Amino acid sequence: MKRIAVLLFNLGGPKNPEDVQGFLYNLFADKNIINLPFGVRQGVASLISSRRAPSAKKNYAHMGGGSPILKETEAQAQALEAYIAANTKGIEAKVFIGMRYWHPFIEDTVREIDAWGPDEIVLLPLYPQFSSTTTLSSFQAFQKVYAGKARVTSVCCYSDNAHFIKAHVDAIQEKIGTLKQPGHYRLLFSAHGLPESIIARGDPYQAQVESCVAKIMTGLGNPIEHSICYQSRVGPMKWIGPSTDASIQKAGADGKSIILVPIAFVSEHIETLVELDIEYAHLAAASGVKDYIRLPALGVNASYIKALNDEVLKAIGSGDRVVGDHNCGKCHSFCPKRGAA
Ligand SMILES: C=CC1=C(C)c2cc3[nH]c(cc4nc(cc5[nH]c(cc1n2)c(C)c5CCC(=O)O)C(CCC(=O)O)=C4C)c(C)c3C=C
Ligand SMILES: [Fe+2]
Ligand SMILES: [Fe+2]
Repeated sequence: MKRIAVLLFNLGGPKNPEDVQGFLYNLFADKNIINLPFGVRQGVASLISSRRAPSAKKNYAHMGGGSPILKETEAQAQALEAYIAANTKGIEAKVFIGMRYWHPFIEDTVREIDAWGPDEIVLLPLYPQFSSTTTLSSFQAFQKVYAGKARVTSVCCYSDNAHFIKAHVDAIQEKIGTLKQPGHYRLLFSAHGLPESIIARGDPYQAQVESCVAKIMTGLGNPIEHSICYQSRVGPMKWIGPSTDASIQKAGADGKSIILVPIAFVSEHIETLVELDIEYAHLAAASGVKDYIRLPALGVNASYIKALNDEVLKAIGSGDRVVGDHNCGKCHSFCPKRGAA
């Protein structure tokens, strides 16, 4: 039996209030997040993380002081491992978790994978849309420490994967089916934002967000109006828009209720449970939005787990260094498919 290690990448989050500042430091010290020279970047990261920690701790306090992201990711890892075991003959797959900014760190998991001794490793980000700030950053953290001999294949992105699209179409359809007056609602697809400068450098994230929303709307048959917006802005730079807060206010002004769909997050954490469920729920009420419905992140949704399984199988069978459901290799400077065989 071929032994396949699947390494799920995610951001990670603090376990308790004492971890918050260290977690923020790791995030802001990443050159993919703040593009400053070594040394200067670490100084800036110290400053920002110490200034941001008190307000961030207050937000994490809404979730008991820490992030649920590891538990959520563990559930996804178990679901994927069970799905592969039940549906694929001839391979023994073990699913590992590597977080970018908090425990279990990618660097530590690489040692565990080495000890397990796989024939092949599949790097699978829990980010359907590729961004240099998330997926590329995780690939680089892996490459920095991996010195083993197993073949490594990276899944670049899978926002166009048919099972991923179906997961969203089904969840939205089910919700719309419960509404008395669906025409009174607007679908808001909310994704984590990025500074405009990162998109200008060639990051395909926004294009992939837009492309998968178009596919979801086609799958739904365009039953109600929709728009795309970007949340979680940090710092003074100009970020891509429209912002989720402005889009909520606009829906209120237009007399529309809201079905909010997290389109770039696949688990529950501070950005969904606090920003969307507390801050934006208040904003919606204050903006005259009659009904504000937030759909859950996909989590262990059966179609989403199928999408992950699909990507693993494509990776194993491909013989490619990078696999992904898109053609951005030719047009986006960050795409790891560039120069790939
Ligand atoms: C699509 C996923 C994500 C992208 C793209 C992304 C970019 C990005 N994030 C920050 C700054 C912060 N992000 C924070 C939390 C956070 N971010 C993501 C995902 C993406 N980030 C997740 C899943 C989480 C939750 C982590 C958890 O606790 O479970 C935070 C911490 C929270 C806060 O203080 O607001 C920061 C800071 C930047 C600057 C950025 C792109 C440049
Ligand atoms: Fe973030
Ligand atoms: Fe790509």
